[in-house]
Amino acid sequence: MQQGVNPAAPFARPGEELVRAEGLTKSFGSTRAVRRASFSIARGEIHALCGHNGAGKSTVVKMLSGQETPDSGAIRIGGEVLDLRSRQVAQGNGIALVDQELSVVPSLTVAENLMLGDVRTRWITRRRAAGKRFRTLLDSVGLGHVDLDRPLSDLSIGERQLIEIARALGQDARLVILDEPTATLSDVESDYVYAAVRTVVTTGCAILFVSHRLGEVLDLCDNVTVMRDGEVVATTPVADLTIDSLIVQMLGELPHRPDKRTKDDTGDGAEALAVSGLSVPGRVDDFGIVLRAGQVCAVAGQLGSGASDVLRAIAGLVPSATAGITVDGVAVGPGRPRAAIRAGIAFVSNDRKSEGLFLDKPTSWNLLATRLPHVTRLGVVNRRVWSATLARLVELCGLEAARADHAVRSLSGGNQQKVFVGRGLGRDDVRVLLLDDPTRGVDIGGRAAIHALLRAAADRGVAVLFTSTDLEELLDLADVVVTMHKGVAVQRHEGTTAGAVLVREMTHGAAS
Ligand SMILES: Nc1ncnc2c1ncn2[C@@H]1O[C@H](COP(=O)(O)OP(=O)(O)OP(=O)(O)O)[C@@H](O)[C@H]1O
Repeated sequence: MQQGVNPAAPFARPGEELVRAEGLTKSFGSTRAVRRASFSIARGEIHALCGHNGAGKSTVVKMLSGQETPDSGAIRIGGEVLDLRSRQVAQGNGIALVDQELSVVPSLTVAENLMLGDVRTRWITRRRAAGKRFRTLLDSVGLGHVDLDRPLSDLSIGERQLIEIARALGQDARLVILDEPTATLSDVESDYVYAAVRTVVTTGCAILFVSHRLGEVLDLCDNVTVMRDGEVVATTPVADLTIDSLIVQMLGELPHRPDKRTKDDTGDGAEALAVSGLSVPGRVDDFGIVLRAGQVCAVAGQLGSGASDVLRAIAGLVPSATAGITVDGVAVGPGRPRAAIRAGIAFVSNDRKSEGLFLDKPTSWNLLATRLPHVTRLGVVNRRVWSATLARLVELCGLEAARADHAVRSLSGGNQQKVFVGRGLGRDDVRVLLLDDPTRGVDIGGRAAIHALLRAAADRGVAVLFTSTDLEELLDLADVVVTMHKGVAVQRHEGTTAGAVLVREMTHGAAS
């Protein structure tokens, strides 16, 4: 169903208009990233910006935050048309951006990070006076327990994200843009973000909340602007939306959900992976799992639960790990990534930028980088095999063939993730596929495509083991869920399990 443009939708929380985007348009070369996008945000409003991967959300955010100049259209703040030429100019006009890429500095302390970009606090001399204000800021994002003199490197990624939000809040912003603020956070940490957002808007500040997590959008936000293929489809009060109607606005239809297998379907596959006594000092204690060929299993735990460490250890990437690991009954020594690959273990990390993709190389190059022996003969690329393999991988990943020659950097974040995951899926010799949070930052359509890819891999007899903190994903995709809490496995669930049970185990461990 095609939704009409609805620029005049009523706000659920009436307030004076603060920001208005009027007909924003932006192209990159031949790609029209955003076309005539219009919407407005009121003071004290939490306004969501949603859309599929590549819909144009980040480009709108970049225009609002002064990182890109619109080709045409205008941005009004408090009724005045502003020329936001740079991030500093946008900041000076009260627009603060908390980016997906953290800009906090791990080698500095918490206080020093809060001072960065804070024009009111003179380094050192005002440190004492600023301390009180910083404590209030930390309290507002749920980090009241954190010492201002602690190095940031001591904090988890989730806590660093909250510091980044606190810093934006400290800049007296009128509009704070949060670009996927909870994509890397555990549920508990996400709750702090929601609480911080709710507190901030009571001061009259507005929030633009970019997110692929539709549940949180409906729970937290007042209005939702949906973009599709560069255009604004509608701005709708959340009270008038359901998850399904929001998905239809985003995609034009409901995505197909792959059938989840039942215990009986997968119970007779041969044992593909057996792990026993897996320990990583200080992080994981005595983890074990047996997976059959064709099973899709989730290790479900919050950030810091040890779930990621389990996958990395099985992939041979943790030198300090001890474990008994077999693939198809053959022992694989821990801490040896090459041995793991030879045994048929493939690993897709949760950090596509630092641990996987070559951003300035073409998509084709990235997809085929791990398959050079297959597409070359005596060091020379076999063009026919290269093209055929590429076509298969592009289709497998659900990417546009025409974009295969473009640098990965120019793809949207979600499409980059599809390249990253698809590359891991393309090997024929894979017996065990390990994926650390494979759909992070991926929209609902891309998520369904990745789930379908994983299910197809399982149907070919691959044992799939993934981590996730997302309840919907756990319930949709996994045949088996092993919950983890504080480094130990809590429970193994097969078949249908109540979501509430999984959440309780992930947040509190075993019931006493
Ligand atoms: N610097 C750039 N050069 C070329 N194309 C770009 C550039 N930035 C964005 N694009 C293209 O513009 C379109 C919109 O991208 P954008 O990143 O705004 O989407 P998005 O909705 O934020 O996606 P995601 O949810 O995946 O982050 C995409 O087709 C993208 O490939």
